[in-house]
Amino acid sequence: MTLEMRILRSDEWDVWYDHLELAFGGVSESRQERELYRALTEVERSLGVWDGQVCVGSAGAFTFRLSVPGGGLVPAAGVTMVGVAPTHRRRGVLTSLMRRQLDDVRAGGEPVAVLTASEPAIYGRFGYAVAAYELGVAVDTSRVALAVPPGTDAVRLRLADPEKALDDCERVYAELATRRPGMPARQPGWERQALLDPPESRGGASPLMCVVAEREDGSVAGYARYRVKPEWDAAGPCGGVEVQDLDALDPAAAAALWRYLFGIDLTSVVRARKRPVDDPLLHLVSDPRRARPTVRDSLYVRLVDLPRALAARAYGAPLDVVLEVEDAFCPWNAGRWRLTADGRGPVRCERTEDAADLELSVRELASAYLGGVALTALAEAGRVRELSPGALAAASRAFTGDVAPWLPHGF
Ligand SMILES: CC(=O)SCCNC(=O)CCNC(=O)[C@H](O)C(C)(C)COP(=O)(O)OP(=O)(O)OC[C@H]1O[C@@H](n2cnc3c(N)ncnc32)[C@H](O)[C@@H]1OP(=O)(O)O
Repeated sequence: MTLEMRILRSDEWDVWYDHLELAFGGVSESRQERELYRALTEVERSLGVWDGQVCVGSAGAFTFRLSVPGGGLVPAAGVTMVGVAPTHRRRGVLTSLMRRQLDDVRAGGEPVAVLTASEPAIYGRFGYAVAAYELGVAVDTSRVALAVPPGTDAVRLRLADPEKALDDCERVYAELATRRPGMPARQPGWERQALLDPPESRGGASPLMCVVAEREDGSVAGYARYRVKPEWDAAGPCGGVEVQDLDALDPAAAAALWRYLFGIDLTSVVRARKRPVDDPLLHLVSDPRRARPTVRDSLYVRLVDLPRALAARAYGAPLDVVLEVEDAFCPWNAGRWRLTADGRGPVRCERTEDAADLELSVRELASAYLGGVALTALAEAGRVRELSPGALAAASRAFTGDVAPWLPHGF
């Protein structure tokens, strides 16, 4: 069997995407979704593997800029659309796609690659590791009350057409992205993803709705996009509110939006997925257990150019540490690096011959990269080795952020 891997041509997109749908089980996406992803596909960054005329493998990348601790944005390849035909699995097609893609990302100068995994077991071998988790809630709003902060009553809420309110919502998103690591800065076209609302995917829920929160001076301080799913049982109405997004710039706006969603008549549950794990909602509710919180892995990070990636973020405490790094898949990252940050000048990450303080693989650094996974926790799992006493606690303090990293949407 001779397989050919090459960059996609635009006129091959439909065949390539049909292959991808088949790799994911053969259920077709809605027309709306397909057209959005056609528009968002960066063809020159899309790889296809062909067995004759048949597409049997795919991998794409979006050109993102990802927020990192300290508020900076790092160029990042958003790895996507990975699939291998059921007839061609477990013979190295994905491995060859990952090899080519990471080489291309490196050559293109992006220090980081990111993805969300269909299955967490797939990507570790290529150096990816989970750097952000997400929270899900299903709040029993018939039993759970909200304790709102001062100022909540002054927030004005108005229902708006999601399309018409988009510019206001996007301004809120852009400001939040400077505050929280893990958020992709919006690239042109991506704002449309939040408006996707194919009727065939609503599962009995309403069309997408938007509520905008305004301060007394009229400035927009937050918004929520949601659907209402009516349900009835013998005891009466028991519908649900399905929250797609809730972004707010201050505590009063966040509380006002949640209070509104909790209070929608004929509903008794508010469900939200893809929330930050430190969502303030957990501190507003009277009964966090009845919010039924769940946590799962969300954003996976791969450090492609280790020194540039580590130098692109800020650290929460002064740092001077020598890292002995293992990286089998991208050996240019392997070896000994001195990472220094004094909080004033630029962060430096340079090769050194000095004795190492910590020994770890590139995956542990990827996990810790956005500040959401502590090096001390990884050390307790035996995945970071401390070679000089005190180095672990100091490095862990510097890497860990005070805001949990968060990926608000899939890609
Ligand atoms: C970012 C995204 O787009 S995530 C979406 C990923 N795509 C999907 O989940 C669609 C359905 N699955 C598939 O298309 C394929 O099974 C893929 C892409 C996951 C794997 O493709 P393959 O070509 O079979 O992978 P390949 O043969 O290169 O396997 C490499 C290694 O990963 C392992 N592996 C592959 N898939 C999986 C999996 N789903 N779970 C665990 N291990 C896996 C293989 O066993 C192999 O291990 P080895 O090196 O120890 O032998």
